[in-house]
Amino acid sequence: MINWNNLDTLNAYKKLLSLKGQVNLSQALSASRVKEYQTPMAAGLAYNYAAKEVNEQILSVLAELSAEQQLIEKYQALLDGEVINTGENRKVLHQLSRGQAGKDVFFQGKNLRDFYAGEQKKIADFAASVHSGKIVGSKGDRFASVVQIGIGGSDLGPRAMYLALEQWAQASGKKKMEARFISNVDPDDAVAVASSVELAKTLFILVSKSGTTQETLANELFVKDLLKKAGLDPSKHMIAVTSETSPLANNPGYLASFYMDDFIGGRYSSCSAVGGAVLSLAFGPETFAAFLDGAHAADKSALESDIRKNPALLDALIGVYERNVLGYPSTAILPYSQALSRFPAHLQQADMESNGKQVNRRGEAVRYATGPVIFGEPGTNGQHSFFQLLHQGTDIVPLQFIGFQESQAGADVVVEGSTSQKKLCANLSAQIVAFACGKQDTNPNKNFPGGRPSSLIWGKKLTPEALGALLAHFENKIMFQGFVWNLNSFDQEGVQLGKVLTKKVLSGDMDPALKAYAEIFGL
Ligand SMILES: O=P(O)(O)OC[C@H]1O[C@](O)(CO)[C@@H](O)[C@@H]1O
Repeated sequence: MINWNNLDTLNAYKKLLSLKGQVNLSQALSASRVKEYQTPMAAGLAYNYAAKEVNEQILSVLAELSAEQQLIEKYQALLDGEVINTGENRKVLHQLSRGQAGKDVFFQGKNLRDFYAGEQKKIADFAASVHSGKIVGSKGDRFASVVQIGIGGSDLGPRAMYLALEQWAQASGKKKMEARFISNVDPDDAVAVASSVELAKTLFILVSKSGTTQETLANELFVKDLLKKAGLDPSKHMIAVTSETSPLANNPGYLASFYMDDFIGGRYSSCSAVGGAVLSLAFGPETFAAFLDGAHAADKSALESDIRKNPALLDALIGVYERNVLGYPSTAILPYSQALSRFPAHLQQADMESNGKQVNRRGEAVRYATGPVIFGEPGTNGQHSFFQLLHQGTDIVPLQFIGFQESQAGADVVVEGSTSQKKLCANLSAQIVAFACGKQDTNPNKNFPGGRPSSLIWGKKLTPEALGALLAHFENKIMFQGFVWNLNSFDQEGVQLGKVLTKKVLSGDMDPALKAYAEIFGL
């Protein structure tokens, strides 16, 4: 039987609090620790936690915490189709969109694994017809570009995944179509993207699970208007990805429609039709399938109950120790990989929309900190931007570095005896040690206190499988942390109030303060 308990009721948590400050990172970090504190991940990646403020005792209490809070049992229940999203009375099935890691899951007599796989197959067939020129634009042009219209989870994950594989696909001859994304309701976004493509050769993918998102519906009409003005038939240039219950479903005004359902949250939808359509069109269905394989392998590894062999669980538990025992308020995601330039933005939504909560699954206020603020940028760019605060600021910000031995494109140049890829990796290695160990200086302005923890996820090269594994790692980490904090990580009520007030502004039904702000913009 599963018990849903608050973190502060757990014996292991009380023990953990007594272990605060046991590790002096600058003294603890050693070559042997770098080798020992590492666990393999799916798709050839590895999670290294040598530069985290943990030791054997802390790790063993974190294992107790995992067992006492039944983290693996809860994950298994989620996989088996239990209603984990209690706020919306929904199952949580994004893992099922990339393989069967639990039991068969049925809803209203439908086997949902078959449903997700069926949509993937429909997308693969559609993509093949677009690539072969069987399906063409309304003036007979072959499609060369694809533009996704969507926001939040219908944009961030797919966009981050597309950018992550673009160079890899180019270098390996897998790039089939150029992709662009329109998300913001700021009309300049749609104008800029539309003017960067040849409309007659462009296929638009309208993505909205709910089919009601204001920004996306506005952008749909914006684009349809541009298509009509260019003498093109919008119904031959737009496909839809939505849920079967949305107002967009079964609309003959789209060239084709593909479906996901309410059991896949927007921020967890990259492996469903939401990511599948654009990635299959851009890089071919086999690339998307390889990405799903990597994610599925990571889902399976997250079932391991030994925390030292389960990277997502270990990462989650160390994060809880940092947040709830050491009191660190934020976490930076620092990929030393240009391909992952939008990955931190995706994780901002994935993590903060999931665990930015102040009440538990039963709606009761919790008396401990929950999700940290997430932000990040690729290295080395971040080094020349906000790293000053990370090294010498008054807050300690745990860091999640990500790096690869090889670049995706392979092209490189030797300058002053080293390639650019070597310089990139040298910077990454240097930063980990600089943060952990610091450097004493008699001039306080030049003193580096050290003691700033980081983890490193690394691999040979960012391939589709590795990307899938990386994505699933973070999704599963977020899920485990939500379980630890006894949250419902799968709803997002906190986004609603702003939507309601926006409607009031647009309908003219405003309180005085709201009216005063609206008047600034002449509304
Ligand atoms: O796919 P939809 O339904 O348009 O939703 C887009 C995004 O809006 C949100 O509901 C937040 O407003 C996100 O959770 C979601 O990813």
